[in-house]
Amino acid sequence: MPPIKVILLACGSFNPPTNMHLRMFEIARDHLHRLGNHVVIGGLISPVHDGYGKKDLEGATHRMNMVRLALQHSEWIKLSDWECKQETWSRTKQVLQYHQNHVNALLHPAKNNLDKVNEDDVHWVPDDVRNYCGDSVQIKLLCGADLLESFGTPGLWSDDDIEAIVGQHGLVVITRSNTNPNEFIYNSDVLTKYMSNITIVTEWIQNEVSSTKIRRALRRSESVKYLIPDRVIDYIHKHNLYGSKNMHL
Ligand SMILES: Nc1ncnc2c1ncn2[C@@H]1O[C@H](COP(=O)(O)OP(=O)(O)OP(=O)(O)O)[C@@H](O)[C@H]1O
Ligand SMILES: NC(=O)c1ccc[n+]([C@@H]2O[C@H](COP(=O)(O)O)[C@@H](O)[C@H]2O)c1
Ligand SMILES: [Zn+2]
Repeated sequence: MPPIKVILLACGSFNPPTNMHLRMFEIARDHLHRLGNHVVIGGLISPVHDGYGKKDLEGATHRMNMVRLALQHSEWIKLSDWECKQETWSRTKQVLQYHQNHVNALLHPAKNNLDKVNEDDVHWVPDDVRNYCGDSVQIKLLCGADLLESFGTPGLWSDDDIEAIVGQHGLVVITRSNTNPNEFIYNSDVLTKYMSNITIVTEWIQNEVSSTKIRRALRRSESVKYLIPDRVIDYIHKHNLYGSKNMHL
């Protein structure tokens, strides 16, 4: 069987983006390539809409700018600004579907019922996606195990959405300390049903950096160097984000 072509899409706040957000993509790609049944042709970061309303969520423009800076040295991961540009918050299933539909439309222009794809809307598409014309490319959700485990938070995700995300797209889950994704899957009927669509990737070089800890350090004027990209630190400083006025670089 030829390998499945995959685009990894990570959803989240990226408030601010950390080195670990970028590492997730590298770890996932290495793992999928080693398994031999997938080829990763691109990666996407989709920052959440301001309407998500999470505590201390910086505005979307700043978060997108920081992601762009963080990705300056990546040859294969891109920012998707679609989610931030919508009127309101979009459920993750909708985010995955939007990207999948547009990739499908580019790969199979004739049989697709989308109106002609507007090039301005698809600058997130990997550069070489058109090389796969006529083929299929799967958008998969890339996440940390804490996001997977949030599927169990009452009222946060609908059962239908979970089934569509896992059944129609698939998950690549990076382990995180204090999580047990295998046990979480075992405890869920729907996740067990679609287990073949879930790849768990063990992060052996653990790094518990999180945006919350970065914001805390910035608030306290502590250094965050080597935890997030230098260009993102400069940006935060320049725009006085996260109460970082006296931060030393
Ligand atoms: N250290 C990490 N290990 C594994 N996955 C991570 C890590 N940090 C972030 N992620 C994953 O990155 C994605 C985006 O997460 P998010 O923007 O919430 O980052 P975060 O560092 O968890 O921020 P916050 O502390 O604000 O929740 C999620 O899927 C999350 O699980
Ligand atoms: N029902 C849903 O689709 C649903 C529910 C909760 C969070 N999410 C997404 O998960 C991500 C969570 O990000 P945080 O971990 O930063 O809160 C966001 O991208 C958010 O949109 C989706
Ligand atoms: Zn988080």
